[in-house]
Amino acid sequence: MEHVSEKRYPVDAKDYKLYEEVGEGVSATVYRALCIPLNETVAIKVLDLEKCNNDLDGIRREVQTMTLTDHPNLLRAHCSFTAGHNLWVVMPYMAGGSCLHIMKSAYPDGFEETVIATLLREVLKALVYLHTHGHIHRDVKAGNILIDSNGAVKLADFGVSACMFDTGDRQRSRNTFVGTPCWMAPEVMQQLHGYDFKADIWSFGITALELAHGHAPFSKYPPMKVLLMTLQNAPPGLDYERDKRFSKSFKELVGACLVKDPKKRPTSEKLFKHHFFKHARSNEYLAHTIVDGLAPLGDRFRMLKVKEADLLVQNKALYGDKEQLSQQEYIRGISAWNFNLEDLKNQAALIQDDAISHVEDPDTSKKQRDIYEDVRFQAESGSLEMANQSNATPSQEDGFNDLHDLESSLASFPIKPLQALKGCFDVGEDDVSGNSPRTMDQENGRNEGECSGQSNSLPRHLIPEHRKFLSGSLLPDNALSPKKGIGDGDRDYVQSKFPPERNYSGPLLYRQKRDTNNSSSAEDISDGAVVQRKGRFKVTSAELSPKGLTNCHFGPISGGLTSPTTLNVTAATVLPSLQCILQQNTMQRDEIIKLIKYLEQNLGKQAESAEAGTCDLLQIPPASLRERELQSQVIHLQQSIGSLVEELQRQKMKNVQDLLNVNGVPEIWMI
Ligand SMILES: Nc1ncnc2c1ncn2[C@@H]1O[C@H](COP(=O)(O)OP(=O)(O)OP(=O)(O)O)[C@@H](O)[C@H]1O
Repeated sequence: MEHVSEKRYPVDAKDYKLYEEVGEGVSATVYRALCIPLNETVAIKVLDLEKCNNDLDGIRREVQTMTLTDHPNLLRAHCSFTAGHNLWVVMPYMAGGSCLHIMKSAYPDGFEETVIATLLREVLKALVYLHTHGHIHRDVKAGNILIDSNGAVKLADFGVSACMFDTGDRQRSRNTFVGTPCWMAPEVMQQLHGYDFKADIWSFGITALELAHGHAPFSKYPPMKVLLMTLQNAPPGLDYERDKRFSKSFKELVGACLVKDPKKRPTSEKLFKHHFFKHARSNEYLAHTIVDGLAPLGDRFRMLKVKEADLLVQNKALYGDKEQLSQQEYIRGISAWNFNLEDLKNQAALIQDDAISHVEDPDTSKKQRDIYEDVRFQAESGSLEMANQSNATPSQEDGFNDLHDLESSLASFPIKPLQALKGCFDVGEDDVSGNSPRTMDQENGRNEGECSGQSNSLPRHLIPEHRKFLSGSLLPDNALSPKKGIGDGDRDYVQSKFPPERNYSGPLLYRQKRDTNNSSSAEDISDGAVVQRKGRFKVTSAELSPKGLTNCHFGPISGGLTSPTTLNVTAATVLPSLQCILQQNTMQRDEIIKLIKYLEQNLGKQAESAEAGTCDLLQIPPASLRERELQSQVIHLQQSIGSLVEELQRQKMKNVQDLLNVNGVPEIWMI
């Protein structure tokens, strides 16, 4: 067990010198840095609190977990503090970077078995520790396995971790949708009975395949398709020609982890005793084999970024549409995907043969083409159809051997997965904050960083007080002002250009067109109150029991809210109520949508009967009236939701400001 360092790391930005960027997440940038008083190289994760304004709890939890965990295979935070509008988390510098980065730079087809056994054993030690202490990591993947210059392996990123002992909302959030699709266990997708530690074992198995092949199974496919494949197909394994190089014990280990029924998966402790790990070697072995000889992490990171930017530009020139870009983003494994249901469906439907052959594994592209030809998403209904089942070339490689009628399979599947998709794949504020000065500055900052390489000065956006703290909703700004550029900017741009449609359950008359000018940001975020937000996902309250609403204090929807200035009570007491109102609104909205659908169907039937001369025509006008009435209520509710969301954001921002300016830095960040 690693002993908590006796060293005292300073909690003041001026005691650190930031060098080059070595990593980037959704809301964080990681720098190599020097801790001046200790003369020690560290890594500093700089989180933009503005960008995370909806998930302060999540950040606090992540930092808390990082600080409290004490295991040599878990990345620990030395300390954390706020600097300007950022939270700085000081950590040990992992000079090798993540396994994903190493594979991308030097091992595109994966590592050899001994390396894999060594890496996985270290990761498993971390999981045994976490599970024993009641934590589920929920995001085990090569991108979160970091290696230092001595070959020490640490599991990172506790942003979405959960505690099995949590109660209340946090406990309920274990019934929701967290993780990264390719690595996500079927039971996490299904949301039927919640999930436990065994979800990490599935992700561990997928990570084993990722390390063996250089990419996770299904990684070429859009997220929606990954979900369906995981639920539908036989679990992936090491059963192919190219996998002949791997031992029986490795195949067995993967097979043991990738069992759909979580109860049949071994615990981390049991897995640790698997004979596969007899192949494992020392950290030094890892250092000699995969870390030594690599270019410095900052250089590799920069090169990968350039490569990715080139790919994006190429794809833009080739395909010029947002679906392809979104797919590209997906392929390169970045977080903050566009998880809007419509977009997922579009991604799936619009990927052309060219696009498929453009991605990895030319040997499988024909099979994939066939499969893409066959699997089409119906844009309106959210269901799937198999256009020509018989053409689907069985591909064991990606678990397609078992691909049959997806629609019937989905129909036989409990309704929850699709509901979950509808509720959870929302475009959040961080996806649509294109007009935020934060984004502009951050991009500038990054570019500067990239051009200058090692820099002795703070990147511009990190200089305290460089920008004003935003206090308004970012949504309307963005909706009206699309942004151009590459990378994040591009994502913002396409989001604005094609505002995400809500997940309507039918052809509703009030539905807005896909038109930038009509984009309604309030609508965009109205489904499901956010329980937890972590870059790649919003965990919504789709699973929250109605019981949870009993504490709500609100009357009938009146289309307006108390002005935020009249809310003199503390933010902490107001926020839960606002969230409750939001949830309630969402539920009511869903009910109304159902009613409208029902009425539409009835109206259709009546019209048919009228044509046949059997209908009492007098019955039609009241139905139409009622329908119109409901429609206007829906519009009204949407407006209310919009105001509520804005107010909630304003209140949260105020809360942050209070925390930062009035009470000083929150205690947990002053570690
Ligand atoms: N201590 C460290 N030393 C070296 N590199 C690091 C360190 N911590 C993180 N990185 C690099 O920075 C990247 C982003 O860090 P991290 O995953 O913590 O950010 P994030 O915002 O949580 O990202 P995401 O949400 O995409 O997982 C990592 O993938 C890794 O490559």
